[in-house]
Amino acid sequence: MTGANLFNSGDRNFVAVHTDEGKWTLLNTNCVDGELNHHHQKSSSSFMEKYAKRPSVVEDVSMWNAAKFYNIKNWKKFSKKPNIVRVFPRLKMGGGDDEKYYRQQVFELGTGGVEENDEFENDESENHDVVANEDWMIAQRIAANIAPGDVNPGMREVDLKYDWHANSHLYDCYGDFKYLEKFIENEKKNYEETKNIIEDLPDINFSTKQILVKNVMERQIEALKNGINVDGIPKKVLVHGKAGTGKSLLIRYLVNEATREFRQGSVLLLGPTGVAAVNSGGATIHSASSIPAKGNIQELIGESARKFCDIIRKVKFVIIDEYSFICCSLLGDIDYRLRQGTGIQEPFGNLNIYLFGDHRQLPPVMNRPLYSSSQLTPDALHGKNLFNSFDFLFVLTQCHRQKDPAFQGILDRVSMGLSTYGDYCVLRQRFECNVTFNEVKKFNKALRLFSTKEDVAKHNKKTLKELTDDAGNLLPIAIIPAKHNINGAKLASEDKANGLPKELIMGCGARIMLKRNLWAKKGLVNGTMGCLVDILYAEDNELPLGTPRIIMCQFDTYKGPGIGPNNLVPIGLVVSSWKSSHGSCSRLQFPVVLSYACTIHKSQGFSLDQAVIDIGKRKFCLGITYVGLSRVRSLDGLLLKDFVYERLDCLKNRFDLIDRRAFEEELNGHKVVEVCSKVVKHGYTVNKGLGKDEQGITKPIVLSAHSFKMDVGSSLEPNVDVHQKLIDEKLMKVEEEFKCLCESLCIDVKRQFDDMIADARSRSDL
Ligand SMILES: Nc1ncnc2c1ncn2[C@@H]1O[C@H](COP(=O)(O)OP(=O)(O)OP(=O)(O)O)[C@@H](O)[C@H]1O
Repeated sequence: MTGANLFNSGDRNFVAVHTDEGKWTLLNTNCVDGELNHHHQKSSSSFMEKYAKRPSVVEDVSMWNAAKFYNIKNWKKFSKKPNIVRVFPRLKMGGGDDEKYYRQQVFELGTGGVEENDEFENDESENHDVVANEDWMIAQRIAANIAPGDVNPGMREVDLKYDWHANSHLYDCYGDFKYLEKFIENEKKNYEETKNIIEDLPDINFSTKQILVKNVMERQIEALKNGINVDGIPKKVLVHGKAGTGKSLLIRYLVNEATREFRQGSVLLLGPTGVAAVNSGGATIHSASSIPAKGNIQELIGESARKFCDIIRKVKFVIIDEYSFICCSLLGDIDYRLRQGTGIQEPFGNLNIYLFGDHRQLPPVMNRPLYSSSQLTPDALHGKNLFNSFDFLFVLTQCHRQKDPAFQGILDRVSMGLSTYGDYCVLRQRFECNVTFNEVKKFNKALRLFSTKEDVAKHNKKTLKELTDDAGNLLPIAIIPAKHNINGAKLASEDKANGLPKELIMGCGARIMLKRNLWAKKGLVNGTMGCLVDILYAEDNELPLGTPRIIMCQFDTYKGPGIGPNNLVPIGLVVSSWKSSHGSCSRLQFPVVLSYACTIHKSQGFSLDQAVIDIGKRKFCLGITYVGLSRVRSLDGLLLKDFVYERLDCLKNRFDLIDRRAFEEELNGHKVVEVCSKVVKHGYTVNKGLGKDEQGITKPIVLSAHSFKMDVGSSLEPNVDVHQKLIDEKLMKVEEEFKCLCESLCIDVKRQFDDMIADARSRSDL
């Protein structure tokens, strides 16, 4: 009656009743260790039928009383305690459905209120009136205005009547359930044996800065091939670039270069999250380096140590993407593991290491970013010192994702917390409430980004419930309960079970996101998006509420082998184990979630044509607004949930911005010595950090050409020929100086310099 779970006290029976649009249906009274298991529904009409055909002697007994006091097989009244009757759907108070909750409470209370020990023979005359006027009947009539869609997904008529076995035969020719369950594992093994694949990448006109980074790697490759250790060739390279400057793409090219020269496995490509890893084609730091997600790193021993050392023996480059997500202690852990793998007690085992990222994007969850200067634990301090020892820094500045300079400007200012009211006014034009209905409709299939997991879950569930086929018919939804080894395991939260929920609500045709790294090299990682095509149940499965054996999925970016013309990936249950006061617990569930929406955190690294974004009412974490807005390529691809200007403006008041600003100052020109003076009025500068500060401590060397703008549009010299001569002279002077600089840094940048000159000339032609 209070909405609390009821447990069987041992000497009572449960009778579960589902209230669907005012109709009552009896659910199976199957109990699992005392708790009613409403997933196992049997012939839903049996109670109704039996009640409808009840003998005349119990004709005036209400359905509630029938469920509570009678054995409906023989219509004998229970002599001892009555049944406990539970009503489905159960509604939770405060869940936004309070009106329905109170209706249901009245409903339960009213019907349950007839508690007197009424022998039907005695109550016949009175009960007639009582029943006719009971609260619950009135409430039931009022409740009739609740739309059918309000019935919980998985319990609707369309779900209960759907033939869930209908499509199973489509997969018969591909093998049995066991084969399908092992499909990815087996394909992975085959691939490991035949691997040496260079990714087929498109021809790209790399920006000048991207070429600078490529050049460093080329020099490193040359040195490695010749077995020489050249002074001046950097070992630890930090590549910083705001969102969309092509870091991930560049990484893929670097991996190709190294793989071509050496062999598969010569690059250890890591990302702090699954999405970051797959974006650049790597694995997560934790899985690839055997670093525990929680607790201290331990030395690898036995078989796992041997395997890891075998992998590291082939590695020549370590590339880590999305460094903003990495905390100080994690960088320390990576160093520890690489030293162990190589057996060399030098930073990162003396391997060439690259950190790619953008410190203005999201920081590590519940941890300090690498630029943090707050009090650090000794482990974190060790990581921080390693970060400071990165002696080469490249700053990518040309944004390739957003081409519109006005939108780029807005994003830049959002990232720095310097948004103007003008920026807000531009963004406001993209508020859902300020665009036409037709414009909103264009975003029907767009991914929704929210700042909180709760909003994501709510949106996903709502969208799934409304899912229809092309003819507009509602698509069926299945509730998939997890399997547990012991009852105590059922009590564990999703977090405890490593992201596996107790209950998964899924439908055929639903958009999904993978929650496990199944095959990183082929793009099956935590965060990969796709579509659930079929749910395959065993013949003896109770439908549609039991646990299926396989789900057939189609993933957007999967590049490996699959099943059938749509290259489907069969996915079986995965296990998560943990220890609790109940003992060793485990949960088996499918590693997918609905993905009509995802959190902004999960979206870091995405390049999207369209997105509907709710940046949330408050900025609970640095970088969240910037990461959200910068996922799309243009303003037209953005639809926003409305927010007030103060929401953009609040960034500058954040205390954690102080550390970030200090770090940026260092990036932007700390101890930088200008070796080339300006060319023409708004000309070209090349900056080089000399590498040591006054105390003789090595600091990042900054090599940049960011102000390469041959702004000759506003010509100083009216005579075109003289003007051109002036430019040529100055460019020659710059070229000389630039060459000196490159020589001193041992970088052959002649080619890109020529490109830059050509670029400048073409602009001057304009
Ligand atoms: N030199 C280039 N020329 C044209 N397009 C490019 C170039 N470099 C990258 N791109 C494209 O720009 C888009 C953004 O690139 P990418 O995802 O690599 O950026 P990123 O710096 O990793 O962004 P984020 O920090 O948001 O993850 C991609 O569509 C990519 O293919």
